[in-house]
Amino acid sequence: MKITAVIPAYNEEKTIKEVASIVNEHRLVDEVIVVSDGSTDNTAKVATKVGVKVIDLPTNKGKGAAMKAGVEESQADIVLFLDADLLGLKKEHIDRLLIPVINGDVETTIGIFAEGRMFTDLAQKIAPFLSGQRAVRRRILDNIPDLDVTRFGVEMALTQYIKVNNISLKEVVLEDLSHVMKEEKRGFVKGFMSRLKMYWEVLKNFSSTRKVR
Ligand SMILES: O=c1ccn([C@@H]2O[C@H](COP(=O)(O)OP(=O)(O)O)[C@@H](O)[C@H]2O)c(=O)[nH]1
Ligand SMILES: O=C(O)[C@@H](COP(=O)(O)O)O[C@H]1O[C@H](CO)[C@@H](O)[C@H](O)[C@H]1O
Repeated sequence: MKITAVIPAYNEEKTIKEVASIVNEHRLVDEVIVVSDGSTDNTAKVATKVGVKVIDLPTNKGKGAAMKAGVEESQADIVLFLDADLLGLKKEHIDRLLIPVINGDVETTIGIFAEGRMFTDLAQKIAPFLSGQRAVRRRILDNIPDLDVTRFGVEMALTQYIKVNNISLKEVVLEDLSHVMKEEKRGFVKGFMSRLKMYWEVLKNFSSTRKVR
């Protein structure tokens, strides 16, 4: 059973080294693919130095398209998705996400931050279904036709698809894990504007009709 980690990354040169290294060293992960989504910083260069596979998209296509590009590149049976801006990722977090799917207890897991930083914990308490940390059986991903056009709606699209098609899901707690918030990356005003844009992309992908093809 092959396991590939796919890490979509848009201008994440500050955090990609640590995230990619920890995943690359994990005993259960066979392959790591970082998809630099049209980054204009050194994300692709830094990831290449870690020794993982890098897809360097020439332009920014959005998170959903970056995830899909990674999935299409791999022959994996199980895909582990992780965001590139995680703070405090540990091997135990990866175990928690992967083991229930490897053991066949469920077809997919989603990881929820807890006991980390107040604002990122709160965001995931309010909207746990938006988390970017997941392990997913490959066949589920192959059945969702429009992941690549969803941009930040990708998590909503996945969540809806899983719900409508009664796919077994386990929420796992990821203690002391957090991520860099938009406002921290871009400053308050720009960060908040991109947050509003993200919520719009999330809402656009709310649909109750994501049936198996
Ligand atoms: O157009 C984009 C936007 C985001 N991301 C990546 O998707 C993940 C989740 O993004 P986040 O919620 O952190 O949003 P951001 O702070 O990048 O706006 C991170 O690894 C981003 O680098 C991406 O690949 N393409
Ligand atoms: O936590 C959230 O409110 C958003 C935005 O996170 P930031 O604090 O702006 O990095 O991030 C989550 O939702 C996004 C859209 O579904 C996902 O792409 C992220 O992976 C997830 O962490």
